Amino acid sequence: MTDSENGRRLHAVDDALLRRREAISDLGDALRLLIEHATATEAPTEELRRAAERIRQAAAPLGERARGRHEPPSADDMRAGVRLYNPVTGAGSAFAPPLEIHQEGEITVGACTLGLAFEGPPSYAHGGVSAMLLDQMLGYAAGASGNPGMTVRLDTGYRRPVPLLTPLRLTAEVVDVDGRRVTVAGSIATAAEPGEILVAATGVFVGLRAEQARRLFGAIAGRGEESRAG
Ligand SMILES: CCCCCCCCCC(=O)SCCNC(=O)CCNC(=O)[C@H](O)C(C)(C)COP(=O)(O)OP(=O)(O)OC[C@H]1O[C@@H](n2cnc3c(N)ncnc32)[C@H](O)[C@@H]1OP(=O)(O)O
Repeated sequence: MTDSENGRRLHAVDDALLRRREAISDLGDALRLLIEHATATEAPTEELRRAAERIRQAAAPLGERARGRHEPPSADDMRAGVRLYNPVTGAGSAFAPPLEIHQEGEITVGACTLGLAFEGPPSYAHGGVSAMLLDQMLGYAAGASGNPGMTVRLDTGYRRPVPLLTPLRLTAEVVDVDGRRVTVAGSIATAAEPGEILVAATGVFVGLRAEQARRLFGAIAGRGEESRAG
């Protein structure tokens, strides 16, 4: 194959991958809309039964070609941190708010709005959802500082309830690196009142030794590259 043929082939793979990622995000948007409407609906009972049947019909073809636990999604790129089905940030996840995260210097900043599906106390977020958002924020901050690791501890202080249907601002920052152990602090506030902390958390993340990474993720390593083009 000539260089230009090879270049065209790589380009076609990239285009196919981009189209697949767009389709996954589109499906994710549709699923999140479905979940939010299904949570908020007061439609007649018969409409609920009809909707359940139509949703089962729509789900069936998606289940025909499904991956197993050790197969990364073909559209993901682990090395580049592209995880489309991450349950907190993934554009393809029905479950994710999704939380959008970016880095501002040393500070990790996140934004999301939680719908009614995340309700714990009436009109406020479930405490486990706040912990989930903060685990992701703190883990991202650890990785962004060059010290990626797994959560070994997450302490969460709930000071005020987190309102639903309200734009939120989350922050996280590494406060200590001690060998493999990284300590990160973070918080949730509303975007309108970023100074009033609703939930504060401190997490400890531990970097994996090579043998631990092999034991935990060895079955997955390298599979994303082979299966991506499909
Ligand atoms: C850009 C991408 C962003 C991604 C963000 C992702 C965010 C989400 C992250 C997660 O949710 S990860 C999933 C939840 N976490 C887990 O499932 C981890 C389960 N734990 C383990 O598998 C093991 O603990 C682990 C392999 C991580 C470490 O095992 P080790 O046997 O090496 O731990 P070890 O007990 O030797 O502890 C290592 C260090 O951490 C310290 N440590 C352990 N547990 C601790 C704890 N609870 N509190 C404080 N320090 C702790 C421990 O003292 C020690 O410090 P020293 O090196 O100074 O001696």
